[in-house]
Amino acid sequence: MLEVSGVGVTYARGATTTKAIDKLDFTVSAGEFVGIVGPSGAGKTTLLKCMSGLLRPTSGAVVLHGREITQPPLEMAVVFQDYSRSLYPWFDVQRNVVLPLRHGGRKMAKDAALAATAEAIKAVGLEGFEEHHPWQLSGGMQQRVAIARALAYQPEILLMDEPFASVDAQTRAELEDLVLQVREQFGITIVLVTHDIDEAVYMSDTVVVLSRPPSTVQEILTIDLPKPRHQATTKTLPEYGKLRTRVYESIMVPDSRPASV
Ligand SMILES: Nc1ncnc2c1ncn2[C@@H]1O[C@H](COP(=O)(O)OP(=O)(O)OP(=O)(O)O)[C@@H](O)[C@H]1O
Repeated sequence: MLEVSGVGVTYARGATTTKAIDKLDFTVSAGEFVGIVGPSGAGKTTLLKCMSGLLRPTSGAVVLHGREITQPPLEMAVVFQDYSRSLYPWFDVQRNVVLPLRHGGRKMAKDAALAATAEAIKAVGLEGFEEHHPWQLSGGMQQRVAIARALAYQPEILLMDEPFASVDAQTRAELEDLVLQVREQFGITIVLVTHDIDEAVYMSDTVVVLSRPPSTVQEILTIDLPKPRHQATTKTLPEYGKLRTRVYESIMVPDSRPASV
């Protein structure tokens, strides 16, 4: 469904170039939850920008349903880490969710947009907060608004870049479970970039491990833990421990390439 095919990215700034991604190949199937992990600076955010059509790869292509992505596709929504910059501070929760539906690529009719907004706000547990402004909400609640906005858009694919990195540990666990639950409810394909190995193993069907930069795919691991996942029980399974050790070792593997590469 979504193919990352020979994707490479080299950033150029004046005479200086940085090869962030060497060459990446992997696929995402319909309905799959793919976690992307790797060492710091491995190009995870760069990869997600290419997958969302915000950045054209220097080489290779990202292909959705057989068509190369050259601009943000209507089928996708993106949730970033920094909710404080992704919400409009002067609009309340309801308007933050509904506006992109009316005025973004979808251009939904008013009634349909309001119905999708109400459903998404309910799905993330923010009923009753429709008229609150972002500054009246906790960090975790603001990120729920950002997730609601992405859900209301009814995307086929949801891309998430470190979406829980700015919230406390308990809220993080709650938001992880919220995303797993809405994924079931709405049948969305999800790609999650995270630096958190536990999170990647807990949430994903497949974990793609990137190597040190300029990155290639180090390893692709199938996470065959039972579903639904549960914060307490899943994380005590011996298989969970083995998988997280495996991902950790894969990330930590020394770079055998010559230093000049
Ligand atoms: N706009 C840019 N211009 C130049 N270099 C960039 C740009 N964006 C990223 N880079 C470089 O590309 C490399 C990969 O960055 P990227 O943010 O994609 O990695 P990451 O894996 O998401 O990092 P982290 O885990 O630290 O968040 C880094 O060396 C970074 O400095």
